[in-house]
Amino acid sequence: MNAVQLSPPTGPVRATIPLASSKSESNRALIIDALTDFRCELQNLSTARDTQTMIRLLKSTDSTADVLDAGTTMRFLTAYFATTGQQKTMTGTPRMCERPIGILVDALRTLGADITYLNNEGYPPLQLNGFRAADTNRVSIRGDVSSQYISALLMIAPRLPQGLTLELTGAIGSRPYIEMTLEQMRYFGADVQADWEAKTITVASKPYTPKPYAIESDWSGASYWYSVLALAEDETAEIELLGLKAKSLQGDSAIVEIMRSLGVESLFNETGVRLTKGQTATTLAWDFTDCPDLAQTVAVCAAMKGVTLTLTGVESLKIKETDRIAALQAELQKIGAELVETEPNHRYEVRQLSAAPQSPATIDTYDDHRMAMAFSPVALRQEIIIEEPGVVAKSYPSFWDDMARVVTVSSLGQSEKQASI
Ligand SMILES: O=C(O)C1=C[C@@H](OP(=O)(O)O)[C@@H](O)[C@H](O)C1
Ligand SMILES: C=C(OP(=O)(O)O)C(=O)O
Repeated sequence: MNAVQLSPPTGPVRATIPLASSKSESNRALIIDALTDFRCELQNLSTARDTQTMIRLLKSTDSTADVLDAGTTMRFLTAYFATTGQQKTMTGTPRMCERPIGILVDALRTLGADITYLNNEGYPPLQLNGFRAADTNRVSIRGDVSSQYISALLMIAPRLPQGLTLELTGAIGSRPYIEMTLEQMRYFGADVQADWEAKTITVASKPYTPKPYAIESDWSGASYWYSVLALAEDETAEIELLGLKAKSLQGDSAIVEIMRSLGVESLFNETGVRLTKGQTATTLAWDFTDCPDLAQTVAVCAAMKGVTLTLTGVESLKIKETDRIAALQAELQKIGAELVETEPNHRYEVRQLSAAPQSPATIDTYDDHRMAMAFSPVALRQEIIIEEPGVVAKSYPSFWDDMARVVTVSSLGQSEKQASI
C-alpha cells in the first residue's frame, strides 16, 4: 500500500476506539522483566513494532541487535546489554544511525562498559565488548538531549554493585518519561530517590521483585482521537477511548488540558475516557518540553481550526524519527498553514496562510508514524491523502482500522495516486 485516502464522515461521529497500549510503558516493563529473568507477568504489552522489536531482541542470541527505528529500544537495550556483559553489535535504520547516543555511551563507559563506535563517533552502530564495574557509582549527564539516556541508566542501576547516583545537568526535557521510569521501578521494588531541586537521582543496588504488571493504553495514540473530535463539525460528536486512566504514568495525558482549549471535553469513566465537544480558544501557547510527541498533533489541529498556536520546548523534535520541525514546515503548507520560527530554535508559531490548501492535500510522512497520524484528523473536514501509511506500525499498528470507524479509508496504489494528483 503506497497511500491511503481519507474522506470526511458521511454521518454522525460516534466511535469507541480500543487504542494500542503504551510502547513506553511496555519497553520499560520488558527491561525490568529481563532483569528478573523474565519472572514478571506482563499484561497488555503493546503491539507496537518498537515493543515487538524489544521482545524479539531480548530473546535473541544473535550477535547483532537491529532495533530498526525504535529509539527507546536502542537506548534501553544498549544499557541493558552493556551492563549485563553481553557482546552485541547495536544497529538500526539509517535514521537511527543519525540519532545521537554519545551521552549514554559516555555514561556507560564511566560505569565500566567497554563500547566502541563502528562508524561515526557519538552515533550507532555500536559494538558492546563487555563490562567490568568501575569504582564509581556517580555519573553526571545532560538532561536536555533525550530523557531516554537517563531512563536507560536508571533501569539497569539496581543491578550495579553500588547502585547509581545520577547528577542531571542543564535543562531537563521529557521529564514525565523519567518519572514514568522511576514509578515503574518503584512498583517492582526498586529503592529510588529523586531530588528534582538538586537534580540528583539515587538508585540503590537491590534486585527487582518480579510481579504481574498491566500496561495502560497509549496517551500519545489517544492524542489523534482528541484531534479527530476537535475537528469534527458535528456538534454531537462523541468518542470513547478505552483503557486510559485520569491519573496516568504517561506525560502525554497532558493532551486532556491542551485539547480543552481546542474544544474537547474529557469525562473519565471505568473503561476509559469519553470525549465531547466544548469551547475553542482563539489562541493557544504551549510548552512541549514535557510532552514532545504531542507537538505534531496539536500543530495540525490548531492549523485546521484557525487557532494561532505558539509552541516552545520543541528543540528535541529535530532528532526524532525525522526532523519534525522541517517536516511540519513542509506539510502544514499543504493544508493552508505555516510554521514560523519566531525565536531561533526556541519559539514557533502556527499561522494561517492566505493561499488555498491543496485539495486533496497529499501528505509526505518522512518515515515518521506521528506525521501520518497527526495529519489524519484533517479528514474530518476535507479529503486528504497520507503517503506510506505503514509507518504507523511503529507505535499504533491498528491505527487505520480504528480510523475507519469515523472516516472512509481507501488504499491507493501507485496508479490511483497518479490519477488523484
Ligand atoms: O522514554 C520514552 O519512552 C520516550 C521519551 C521521549 O523521548 P526523548 O526523551 O528523547 O524526548 C519520547 O519522545 C519518546 O517517544 C518516548
Ligand atoms: C520519538 C519517538 O520514539 P523513539 O524516540 O522511541 O524512537 C516517538 O514515538 O515519537
